[in-house]
Amino acid sequence: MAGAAEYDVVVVGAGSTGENVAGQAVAGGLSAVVVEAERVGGDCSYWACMPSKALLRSGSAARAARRAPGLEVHGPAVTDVLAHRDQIVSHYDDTSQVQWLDSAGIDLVRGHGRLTGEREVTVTTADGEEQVLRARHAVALCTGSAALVPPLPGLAESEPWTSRDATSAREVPGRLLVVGGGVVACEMAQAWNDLGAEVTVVARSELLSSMEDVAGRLVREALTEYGVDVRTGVDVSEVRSGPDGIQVHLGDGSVVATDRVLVATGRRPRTDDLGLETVGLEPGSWLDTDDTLRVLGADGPLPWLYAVGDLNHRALLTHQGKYQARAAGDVIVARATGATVQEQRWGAHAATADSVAVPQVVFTDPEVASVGLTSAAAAREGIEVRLVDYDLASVAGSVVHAQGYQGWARLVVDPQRQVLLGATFVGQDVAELLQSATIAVVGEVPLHRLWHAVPAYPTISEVWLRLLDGLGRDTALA
Ligand SMILES: Cc1cc2nc3c(=O)[nH]c(=O)nc-3n(C[C@H](O)[C@H](O)[C@H](O)COP(=O)(O)OP(=O)(O)OC[C@H]3O[C@@H](n4cnc5c(N)ncnc54)[C@H](O)[C@@H]3O)c2cc1C
Ligand SMILES: NC(=O)c1ccc[n+]([C@@H]2O[C@H](COP(=O)([O-])OP(=O)(O)OC[C@H]3O[C@@H](n4cnc5c(N)ncnc54)[C@H](O)[C@@H]3O)[C@@H](O)[C@H]2O)c1
Repeated sequence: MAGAAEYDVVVVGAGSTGENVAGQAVAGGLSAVVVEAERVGGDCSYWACMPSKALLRSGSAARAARRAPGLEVHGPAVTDVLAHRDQIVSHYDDTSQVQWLDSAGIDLVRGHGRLTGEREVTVTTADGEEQVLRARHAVALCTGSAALVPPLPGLAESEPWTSRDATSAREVPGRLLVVGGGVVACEMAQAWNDLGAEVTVVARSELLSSMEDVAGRLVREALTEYGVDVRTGVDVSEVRSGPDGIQVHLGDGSVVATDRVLVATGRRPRTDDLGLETVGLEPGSWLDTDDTLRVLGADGPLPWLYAVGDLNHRALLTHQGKYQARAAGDVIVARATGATVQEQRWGAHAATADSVAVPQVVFTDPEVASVGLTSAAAAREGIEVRLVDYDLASVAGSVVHAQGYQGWARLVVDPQRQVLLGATFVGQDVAELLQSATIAVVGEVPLHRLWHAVPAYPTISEVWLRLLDGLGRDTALA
């Protein structure tokens, strides 16, 4: 075993989150090392956001082109799309991300890190060597999440794809059965259907059930129109594999034959082999934190241990992990240097948006872009809200944008405070509308002031004017 190395901050996991925690700490004058077991850049770069969006892009662009008159469109061509995906994931080579760490002054130790006590991480390298890293100020756990494979009879024997396989596959399966109805299920059903697979989706509930109901319905209708067999409200009861392929038995008694099953039933934290037991925490659990991302133990926050990104289960999205990373990196510096800690709501060191304004885009066609509270979430929290909906197809900008444009928008309004609590847009190319809604929610922009944010004509964003019209001109009174 090599001698222990000491740093101000030890980060375990160099995904998008871990890189940013380390970067922020070093920018604040501390020394930092990151430990990475696979590739610097993590899931987002190689097996999640980037490859999935690369697989989806050509199909969406082809449909958008077909909705514009006078264009002849072929494809998408599978070989070109897969080559594009490979280029987007840098051919699974993390050299450029390692160069960024170098340029930022962050050390890298490759291997599997585990806590071996307070402020101590022991790394086991690929050749079995052990290296001890000690943190003067903080250890940040940023080990992310992995696909959760439910214990369904026969499922494991069918060698199912998880999201990693679905984003890195080199061949299109003839038939693909997707279990689950969340974001991974919808995006991957769209992508592999576009690439020529015969896709069936089996979902317990309506698609995208954590979003506004209309979003899931519109995505289901579109997927069905493109040829996907979408079965909602039904469970998988058993999977049987044989020489003629895979038979998936459903709770309603039907059987679907397929060549491949994709499991898209959620995530589990990558905390099972992280030495959590050495500091009194439960291996395999999600790590609860306070708003400054310190891990909550039995007696409150551990002063030196942070959990940032997917593994804290606050909001499993790359941009939220990066947002948390900035707060965590900065607060580690503030606590190390005795500077003022701003942990109040919306303070520099509190990840307040995680519970109030999480933006998300589902890159199906139609896209779904949402932020903040849905109507169902507001009801669950006992908040009385006012809803206003608008048919995006009736906006002049949409009519010009695509023939037969279909879409929908909703604002969730707090009638007492006259501010937005949430917004959802569904339709072609609505993703870029989302930041306007995020700013309105985070900024708690009063409705009377929103009337003065005039959307340019004829853009899709004129839906903002229509939604305000729906709320009534009296909301323009200050
Ligand atoms: C198919 C798919 C598509 C997605 N698309 C989007 C999207 O479009 N937009 C979006 O915002 N989010 C998307 N997400 C979610 C997003 O990928 C995650 O929220 C994000 O990658 C989490 O980042 P992280 O840094 O917390 O974890 P990760 O990126 O998983 O990084 C964790 C790192 O820690 C390393 N590690 C783990 N354990 C150890 C250990 N013991 N020692 C050393 N290293 C270790 C891992 O190798 C990994 O590199 C998608 C997810 C999936 C599955
Ligand atoms: N564009 C994006 O922002 C994007 C894309 C992909 C993934 N992600 C993130 O990655 C995370 C994982 O996505 P996901 O789709 O795997 O999870 P999810 O939690 O969004 O959806 C899981 C789905 O699986 C279903 N399910 C759970 N157990 C089941 C079982 N035993 N049998 C059948 N169905 C079951 C649930 O009802 C739900 O529909 C999410 O937090 C998501 O936000 C984001």
